[in-house]
Amino acid sequence: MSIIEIENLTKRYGRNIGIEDVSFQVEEGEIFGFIGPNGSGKSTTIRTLLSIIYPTSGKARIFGKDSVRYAAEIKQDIGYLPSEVFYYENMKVKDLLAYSASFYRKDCRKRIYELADIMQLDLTKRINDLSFGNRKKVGIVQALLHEPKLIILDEPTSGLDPLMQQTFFQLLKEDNRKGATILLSSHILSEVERLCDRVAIIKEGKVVAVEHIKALQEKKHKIIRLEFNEPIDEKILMIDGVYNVSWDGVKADLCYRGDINSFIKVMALYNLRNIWIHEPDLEDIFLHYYQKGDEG
Ligand SMILES: Nc1ncnc2c1ncn2[C@@H]1O[C@H](COP(=O)(O)OP(=O)(O)OP(=O)(O)O)[C@@H](O)[C@H]1O
Repeated sequence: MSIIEIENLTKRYGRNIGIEDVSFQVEEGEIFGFIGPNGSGKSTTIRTLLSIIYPTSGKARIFGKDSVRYAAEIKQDIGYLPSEVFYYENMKVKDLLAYSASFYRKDCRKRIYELADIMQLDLTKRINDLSFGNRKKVGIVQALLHEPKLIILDEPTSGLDPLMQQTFFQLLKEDNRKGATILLSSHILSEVERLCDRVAIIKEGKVVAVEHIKALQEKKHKIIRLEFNEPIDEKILMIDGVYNVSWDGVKADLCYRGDINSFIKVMALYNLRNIWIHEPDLEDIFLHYYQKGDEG
């Protein structure tokens, strides 16, 4: 069953296009990534989906219900973390969370303490004494405290240190294992790769691809630099999947798409001084796979 169905959603801000004709579905139990560079329309899509802003055209359904008409009812079962969080500065964290919990028809106290413990959040502090990262944690606890069926997170990891990001991802995996569906936006591909089953890729307001992470990884090329201890014949680089070679006898820069083991096995036959392997970043993937003139 689709938990989220987005159909031809368009949002214009006056003359500016926020998003255009965005369509994708998120199935029950999925961790779905929504990825694209800054300003590509991730927040606009999410905010339109949640009826925080209204679409210019198109529609969305959540839990099979129209997202505008049934907005209030649907929100009982959604946890949402906005990309930027604003709070009443003078409030204590625990009072703020109790206030958030009061909107839901269930007792959330136990879960608030559990989440604060996992995220190492001090509930007794005042909001204005918290760092940016700790404010983000408040937003995370706020989003998860009612154990929602659908969790929507807009750039959730900005401000969290790497260890805390890991803790947070574990927490999300656990909630997902218990049945929650998750939609998570990010501009960092590696982050989405670690967590998600499928991704929608958005660029300049349009969804350019919806892919299983595995398929995306198979399409991804690596950027490789080789340095040999002695001059080598360029022919050794005639390997399936190698392209864009630049070669000076002892050094080569190239792109490789395929199983890295096959490549390394060939290179191990030669006297290598060094090898550097880079993962392309998101922009690079767009350039290589989603533009005309793509080589494969
Ligand atoms: N309130 C607004 N008024 C006018 N234009 C807006 C408004 N909000 C967003 N936009 C424009 O819509 C486009 C999409 O912005 P959006 O914030 O949805 O992107 P994003 O992918 O979430 O980016 P980021 O990661 O930087 O938050 C951008 O061109 C942005 O300038």
